[in-house]
This record gives sequence, structure tokens and C-alpha cells, in this order.
Amino acid sequence: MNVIEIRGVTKKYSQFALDQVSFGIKQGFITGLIGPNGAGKSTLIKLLMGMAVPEQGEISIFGKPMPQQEGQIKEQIGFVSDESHFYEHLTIAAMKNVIAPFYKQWNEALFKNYLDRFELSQKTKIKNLSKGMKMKFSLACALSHQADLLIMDEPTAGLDPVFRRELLDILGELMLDEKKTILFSTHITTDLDRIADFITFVNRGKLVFSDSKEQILDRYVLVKGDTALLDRDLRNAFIGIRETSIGFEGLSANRSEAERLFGSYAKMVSPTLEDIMYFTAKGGRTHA
Ligand SMILES: Nc1ncnc2c1ncn2[C@@H]1O[C@H](COP(=O)(O)OP(=O)(O)OP(=O)(O)O)[C@@H](O)[C@H]1O
Repeated sequence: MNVIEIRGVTKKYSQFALDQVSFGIKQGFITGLIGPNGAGKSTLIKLLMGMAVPEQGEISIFGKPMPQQEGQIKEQIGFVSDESHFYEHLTIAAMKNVIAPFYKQWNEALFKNYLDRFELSQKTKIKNLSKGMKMKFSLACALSHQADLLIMDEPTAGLDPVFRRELLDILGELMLDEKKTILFSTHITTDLDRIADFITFVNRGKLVFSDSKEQILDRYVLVKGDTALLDRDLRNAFIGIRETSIGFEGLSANRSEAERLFGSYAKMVSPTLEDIMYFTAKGGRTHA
């Protein structure tokens, strides 16, 4: 079952357009939303959170239309963003008192539990929190109203490796509850190598793919070989290619075709998500 359905969504800014994007987010899994800087990840998340409205297309969350049923939908969403939406002059306790009444299911014991776990004091003022501490507070708030869907915009940006790993462990723990779903945008793809089940990739405002991580890594192949092997047709078989004095590396989205074209003359290796993102962004093309 899909918790989020996005159909033909278009959002235009003066210099950028999110163009006819469609995909679904499956319940019970972690989906990573990836794309290079300026690809449209935050714009997509803003549309999901009702912070921007699409010019075309439809968004439904838990089967309800967004933004028409925004209030009900948001009860079920925990939102974590790297932009702080808190009042800087308030303490954690005072800020919590502003946030908690918005949620019917706010659980004070759970909130205190997360503050202890994240080593945050209720008395600290928001303005005195580091970036990582703000992220922890934001996560504690998102988790304390027992939302079934966690939407996180670049949650690991600016975090040290220790807390990054702790955060990924917490997300892994949450997934033990099969009803929970996490959508997590990042350009640090190694975080997703660890925990994501599905990957949605946007590039220059277009959807490149939205698929299970296994299927993606089965389909794509990185071909490495001598540049003398390449002619124009073979170059065009790649989504993106990098040539150096010692040879070429090219990404193909069709493993069997690459094997047919290059046979044993080139080396085939499995790409990482970072390779897929790099070559696609460099090639500048979208592909199915
Ligand atoms: N309110 C706005 N008005 C005009 N342009 C905007 C607005 N919001 C975003 N953009 C533009 O839309 C493009 C996509 O931005 P977005 O923040 O969605 O990208 P992103 O994938 O989240 O990038 P990053 O990884 O750098 O955060 C950018 O070129 C940005 O300048």
C-alpha cells in the first residue's frame, strides 16, 4: 500500500520547474529521496507538507488529498527539516508547549524519553542549540506525536558521524513497527546505502526513477575499459561517461545491453547510489 501518491505534479518557479512528477511511497519502508543540489527535493517535500501548492497534479497522503485535508493529514506526519522553524528566544520546554497542543496524540513521556536519549535539557534556549542539537530536538518533537509517517528534509546535513549513525539506528528501530513509513531526503547517499529500502531520484526537476534499492542496483552497471573501445554509438549507450588518460567509466541503466555491447572487453561493476547520482547529473539526461 502506498502512503503517499504523487500524480503528474508540476510546480514552477522563475528559474526552475518540478515537471510532471509521479511516484508512490510504500508503507512500512524507508524511502530515500535523492538528487544533486537544486534537483527539487525540498520543493517536493514542501508540496507534501502543504508549504507550497502545485500548479498541476494531485497529491494524496493516507488516501486524503493534500492540501485540502492538510489538518488531518499533518496529525499523522512527523516533519524534520534542517531549517529551524523554532522561536529562537524560547527554551526547549517553552517551545514544546507551543508545539504539543497542535497534536491530539502528543505523548509527554515519550518526548522526555527522547530528550534524555539525545542529552537535551528542557532549560536550554533554542538559540543556544548547535545545528545537530536542533535536529535532535526537531526529531524528538516529530517522534512524540506518534506519527505513522516521518518526512525528513536533509536530516543528516551538518551532523557529526556519531550522531548521524545514531539517527540511522533510531530510524531503523522505528521501522520495527511495520505501520511506520519514512521519507528521507539527502544528498549523502551513503546514509541510504545503510538503511533505505526504496530510492526516489529526482534530477533537474524530473523523476529519474522510484524503485527498490535492489532493483536499481541490479539494473545499473558501471562499465570500465580502454577508451579505444568507444565510438560515438557506444558513448551514447551511457547515461554519463568519464574519460581519463587511463580509460573510461560509463554508467548504463541496462546491464544486459552493456554486457552484449562490451562482452569481455570491459569490466562491469555494480555502481553505488553515489555513482548513479553523479553520472546522471553529469550526463544531464533523465532515463527510465
Ligand atoms: N520559493 C522559491 N522561489 C524561487 N525559486 C525557488 C524557490 N524555492 C526553490 N527554488 C528553486 O528551485 C530549485 C530547486 O530547489 P530545491 O530546494 O527544491 O532543491 P533541492 O534538491 O532540495 O536542493 P539542495 O540539495 O541544494 O537542498 C532551486 O534552483 C531553487 O533555487
